[in-house]
Amino acid sequence: EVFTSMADVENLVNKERQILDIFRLLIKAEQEKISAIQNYIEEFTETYDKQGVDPIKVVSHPVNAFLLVKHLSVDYGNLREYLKNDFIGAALEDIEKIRSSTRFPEEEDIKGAAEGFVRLQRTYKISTENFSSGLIPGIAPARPMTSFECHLIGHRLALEKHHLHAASWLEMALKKLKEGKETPKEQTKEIESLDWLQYSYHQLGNPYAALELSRKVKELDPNFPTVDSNVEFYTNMMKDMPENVLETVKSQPRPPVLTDHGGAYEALCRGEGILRPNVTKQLRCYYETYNNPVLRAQPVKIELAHVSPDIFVIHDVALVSQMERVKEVAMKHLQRATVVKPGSVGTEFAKIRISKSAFLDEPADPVIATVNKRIAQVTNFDMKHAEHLQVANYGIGGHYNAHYDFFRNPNDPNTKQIEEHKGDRIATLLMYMTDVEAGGATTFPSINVTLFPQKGSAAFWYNLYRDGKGDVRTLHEGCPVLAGNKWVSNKWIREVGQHVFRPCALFKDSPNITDF
Ligand SMILES: O=C(O)CCC(=O)C(=O)O
Ligand SMILES: [Fe+2]
Repeated sequence: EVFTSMADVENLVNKERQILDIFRLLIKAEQEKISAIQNYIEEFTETYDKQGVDPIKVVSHPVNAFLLVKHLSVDYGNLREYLKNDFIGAALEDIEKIRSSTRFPEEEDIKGAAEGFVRLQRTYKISTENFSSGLIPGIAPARPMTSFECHLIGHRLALEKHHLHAASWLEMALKKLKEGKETPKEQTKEIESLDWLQYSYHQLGNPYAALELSRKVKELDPNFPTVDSNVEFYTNMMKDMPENVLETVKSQPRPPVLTDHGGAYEALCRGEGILRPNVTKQLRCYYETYNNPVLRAQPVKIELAHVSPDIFVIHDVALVSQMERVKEVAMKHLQRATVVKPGSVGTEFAKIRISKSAFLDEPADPVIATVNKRIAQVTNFDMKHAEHLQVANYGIGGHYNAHYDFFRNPNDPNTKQIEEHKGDRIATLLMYMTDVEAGGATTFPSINVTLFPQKGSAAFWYNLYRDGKGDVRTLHEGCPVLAGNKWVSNKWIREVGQHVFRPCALFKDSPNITDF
């Protein structure tokens, strides 16, 4: 869960800093202990181990005799008491205090990271070779991952049944091990990588590779659990295969080729969508005042990113200082994001939305009212019946699967939301509160639109047709964050009270779609 938001990651970095400080102090304290022992030794040797002098003679001097007594009684006594200080125990206790004040990453978080890696590799076409070398196009390189770190990812992916990527990462662990550039501490137990790898290849329908790897396992440790039965199993499996099938199996490449770069949705995240010419020719930028005298001096800058449905990008919605304040306030309220449960009432945690979010009402901080007012100004909608501002923060790999913002699905019990609130969500304003270093676009898969976050700008669109039906063309997705930190604010505007600004049509303008 640590990966769910960048705010958590930043917090962890600070905690880790505190832990390092404790360790630095510990090293200093332990070094002082060592020096005290050294002093004790030196004091004796300096007095009694003088070159060429008989120690018995030395002690025959009354002062030296006194010094010997003092050394063994007072000095040793002091040293003993000092050495009894358990600096290590105290340091570990302090560290545990820090750990218990925050949720620290656990095994489960390795899973989150591993699954995030797969998502990023698929969406942004990154090979395991490049990924594990810390090389991601367009951003500063990270330190290369070690064999052990690749093993951790591969092992986790095998457990989660992502066998193609698991095999790719485990092969990388073995390759790095073979290159032999690593310290023993960084090395995996080769046998573990081999054994998980044979399992993944088996799951991928490649008993040939599985057999080869199992034989290596047996070579390293003839008593390795289940290795004998595995060798037998794969041998028999291949015996039963028709010649041509066996040939295809044998010719499968190792490491496996990660050809799965997803489909059209992933391509859109990479910005590869192409708008139809009849759409592009209608796109434009313009200044808008809505005949509002306040805006005459400084009209709203609007970019039309798509027509029918219209997708607008509104620039300069909020000031940097306002956005920073909103994030600061939100930070205290962030919760792992939930989504509306399909087919039942209520919300649930779901993989499809990996971020943390919070609804902020106006009493939370004066900045919220300011931002709400500004949103009313730039959209010309009444905010009286809008939902509270929802602020969300995505971590690395964080994303939000394709969805609609409206509820009006006749089959969905959550339609109840419509009555409780003031109608359905007529429009969405999605404000970007950070520039995202790489990835993290908002895409509209039905209409081939990709919007890359621009700090202070907002996407704006109508979710409903004029006759009130949900517009399925507004399907949209938050692409995985590849690098950086993504903060957004959602303002969902409800139907009630908007008659003046976007009157209902007396005609039916939605197509006949009931199934979505
Ligand atoms: O983060 C994004 O780009 C999309 C977010 C979104 O669609 C939502 O929160 O409803
Ligand atoms: Fe949305």
